[in-house]
Amino acid sequence: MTEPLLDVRGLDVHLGHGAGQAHILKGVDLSVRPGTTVGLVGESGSGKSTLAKALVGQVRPTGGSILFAGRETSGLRARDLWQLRRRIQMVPQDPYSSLDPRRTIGEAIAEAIDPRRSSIRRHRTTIRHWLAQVSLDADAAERYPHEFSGGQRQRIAIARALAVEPDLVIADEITSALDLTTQAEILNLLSRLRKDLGLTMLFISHNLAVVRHVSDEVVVLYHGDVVESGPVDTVFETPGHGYTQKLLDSVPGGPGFRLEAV
Ligand SMILES: Nc1ncnc2c1ncn2[C@@H]1O[C@H](COP(=O)(O)OP(=O)(O)OP(=O)(O)O)[C@@H](O)[C@H]1O
Repeated sequence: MTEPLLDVRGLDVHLGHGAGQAHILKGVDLSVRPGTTVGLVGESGSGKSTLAKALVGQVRPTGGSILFAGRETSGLRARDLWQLRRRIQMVPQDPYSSLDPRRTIGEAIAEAIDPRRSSIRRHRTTIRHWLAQVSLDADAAERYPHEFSGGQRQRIAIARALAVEPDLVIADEITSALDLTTQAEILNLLSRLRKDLGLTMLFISHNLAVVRHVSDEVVVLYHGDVVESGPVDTVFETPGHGYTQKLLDSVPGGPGFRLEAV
């Protein structure tokens, strides 16, 4: 079997200080093989975003290891950390706040491609390429975020992350602010990009139906513990943990609900 691109073992994270300190991630194991998508699912507060932040070096683990491309990432020096952050691109939850309102879409993508030489002229072809990949016209590059709908902005955020050509994409609740039809559009787009580009992705969501749509495997997080993991169809059809069943029961439209039907 192929070596994982990301291999998290026994990861512990504590947050807060003194008496207010809380054990947020409790020995989390998770791995993502190249070209596959792992869905990370759990209710609000289960620790999903904390895990994402630990992966990109924004939160310091208190135990365990994070191997990325075979290399331990904890204790990296600033320069190596900067490089790691480029190789792992996060698509954020909120398309409204993740784009600078004063910058055109072209400027935002150019800056992601090369923060030191972020001229649109230099990167015009690349910007067009990535806009086309997310089904946006080339003239989107000259426009500002407020001119786009929520779904279009999330496409732009995806284009901006992919333009860096990362090894791993972390999508953190990227459809939760969108209506059902737009969610389905974004998920279909991700499915196509996974196929066409062979993306490797950690797809975080509290919604199991959404996770099923794009993931090969799923990891279920409950109060900072992994309670279940495995191929997505197995976990859906024969959930081994009561909490997974509860998440399935809480899917809007019932456990058999599929977004394709929208
Ligand atoms: N700085 C902090 N100090 C103490 N506790 C924190 C801190 N930041 C987050 N937490 C707690 O950590 C837990 C996990 O939060 P996290 O945001 O990772 O969960 P989540 O599963 O991503 O939830 P959501 O989907 O609501 O973002 C929560 O109980 C939260 O209150």
